[in-house]
Amino acid sequence: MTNVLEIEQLTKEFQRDDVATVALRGFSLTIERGSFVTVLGRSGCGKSTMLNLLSGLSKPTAGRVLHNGEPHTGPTPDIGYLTQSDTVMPWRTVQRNVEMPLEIAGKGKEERTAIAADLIKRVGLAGFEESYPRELSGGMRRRASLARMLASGAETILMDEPFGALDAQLRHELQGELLRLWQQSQQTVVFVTHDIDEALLLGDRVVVLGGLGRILLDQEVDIPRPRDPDLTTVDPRFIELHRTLADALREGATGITPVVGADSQGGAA
Ligand SMILES: Nc1ncnc2c1ncn2[C@@H]1O[C@H](COP(=O)(O)OP(=O)(O)OP(=O)(O)O)[C@@H](O)[C@H]1O
Repeated sequence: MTNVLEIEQLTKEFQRDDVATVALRGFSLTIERGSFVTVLGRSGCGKSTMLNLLSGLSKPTAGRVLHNGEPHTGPTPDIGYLTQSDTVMPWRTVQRNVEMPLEIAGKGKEERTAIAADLIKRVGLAGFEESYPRELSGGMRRRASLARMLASGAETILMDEPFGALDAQLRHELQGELLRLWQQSQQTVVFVTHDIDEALLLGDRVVVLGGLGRILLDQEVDIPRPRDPDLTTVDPRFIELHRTLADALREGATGITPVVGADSQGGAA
């Protein structure tokens, strides 16, 4: 398999006045085409900062990201990004929100309508096609954002805790739909989560991050698919991997705080 993303020594430092905050330091990772990689880490360890850099929305202080072998210099339609905040347009209905990337891609009305209707159904929003975002719950807006991002058909998808705010039942349904869509496509997914079970249910591989994006563990998930969410607490391999990931997270709990200082290059403050 070839690598779709090559992340080389990424460092991100935020500067305000004389104070620099380091959120990510020397982060390197390669991601194979067509794989599903989950990134697990505690709050503040730099996961969103890393996704922002991979998407091209944010520029690194040092290091670079190669997408299909090319250094990427800004956002590109080849990379879809579902951020933590809602990205739906308040003035468009759900249907017209989901159709938006298809409009941009120049698809005809009939094709747009069909693709959007299918995705809206898959994310459990059938019947809400003509609703505006203000008429939806937070979780429904999140699902509309997800459908819109999937409609873009981007070859690489970045997702920042997309199901965190949903109830357990809906989360399992959407995890299943996402896996079905991924298995039918050649897409590569980088999926950030706090949740160990979610990381294990979805990932071919789980990358556990500690403070400043330090990689604590890069674990292959050798559990055959489909993986049953009801087995996470009974299947011996699930339990074993869960323990391994929990141990890694615990080990990395120190040093989550970003480095802040006038000169941030010198190590932990
Ligand atoms: N724009 C910014 N300016 C200054 N510091 C920032 C900025 N964005 C992030 N940081 C710092 O970088 C650290 C990492 O933030 P980031 O949002 O990447 O963490 P995270 O792992 O995604 O957290 P969470 O799981 O809570 O979303 C944070 O502790 C924060 O202090």
